Amino acid sequence: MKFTKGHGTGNDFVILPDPEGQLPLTAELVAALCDRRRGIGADGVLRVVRVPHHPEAARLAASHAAAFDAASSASDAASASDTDTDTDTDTDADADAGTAEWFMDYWNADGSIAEMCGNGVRVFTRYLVDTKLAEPVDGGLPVLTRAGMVRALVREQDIAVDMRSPRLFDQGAATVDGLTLPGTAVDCGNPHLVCVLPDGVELADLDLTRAPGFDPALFPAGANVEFVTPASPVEGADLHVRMRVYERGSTETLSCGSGACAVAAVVARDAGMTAAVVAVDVPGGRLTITLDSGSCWLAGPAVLVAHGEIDPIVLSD
Ligand SMILES: N[C@@H](CCC[C@H](N)C(=O)O)C(=O)O
Repeated sequence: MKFTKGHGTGNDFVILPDPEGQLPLTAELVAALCDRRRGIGADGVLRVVRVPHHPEAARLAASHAAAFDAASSASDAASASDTDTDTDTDTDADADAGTAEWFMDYWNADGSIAEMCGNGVRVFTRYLVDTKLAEPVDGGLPVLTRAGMVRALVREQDIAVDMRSPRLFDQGAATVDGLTLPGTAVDCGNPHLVCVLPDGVELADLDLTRAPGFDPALFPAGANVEFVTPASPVEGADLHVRMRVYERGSTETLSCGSGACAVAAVVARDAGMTAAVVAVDVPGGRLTITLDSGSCWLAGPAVLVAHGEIDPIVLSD
């Protein structure tokens, strides 16, 4: 089985090329590949598969295309006085889902499946471009994920992806080491709980060797939990924070792209801003999030570090 290892600000992935969708990928195999002592080691797996060759992706693309057709007919029937720009934006993205060639089949290190992985999309795009499986048009490339289609932009220094606007949907709390830390629930395609630390609680002191607690009624499918603290101003950003994250289906990781977007949305709201550039320092580096009313661009480095081959049989020893 061929693989590539890559990372985005230290959030690392085993990339499995499977254009025709023939790899018998299971939760057990993913967990074995991600094992840092007995396998290759990673926070997750990115299977690279063409949309028509992955049944779930093909269904997603078809239903998004159908939804787009229905929405277009409805809006044709309605008058030109429709000013619901949010719906228009979603509909455009859904329409593009039908045209993305590649599906990012993302799996967490424990073998569970997640809807979205922001750093994953950036590393996935790096892989497609470097291996010439895809050529960006004007720097841009559509990628289908379980959370819908996203657009990646290949730039000189980094890869950016428009994650679309995070949705802040409730208030909650995380518990760490007996501390209860209030937070905001955010939907970035996948679930997040963003806790801005109160005065007197140091980011570095949090024990994230175990999963933080949260209200399962708020997050029936689990949550990624981010902890945030303000940092001193940096050039080029309106807001600057530091973040640590405990990822659902993994452990504490060095970075989480969707988590950084969730954090940016929360700190921008707290600052009373609807558009902002937010620098988010994670243990693995810096991510820059550019938010406005209709988009959320996540930017940072995306690096491929090794290519190899592994016999899955040795993983069961
Ligand atoms: N590290 C990722 C998020 C990966 C998925 C997450 N663990 C989940 O289960 O939702 C990112 O960069 O967004």
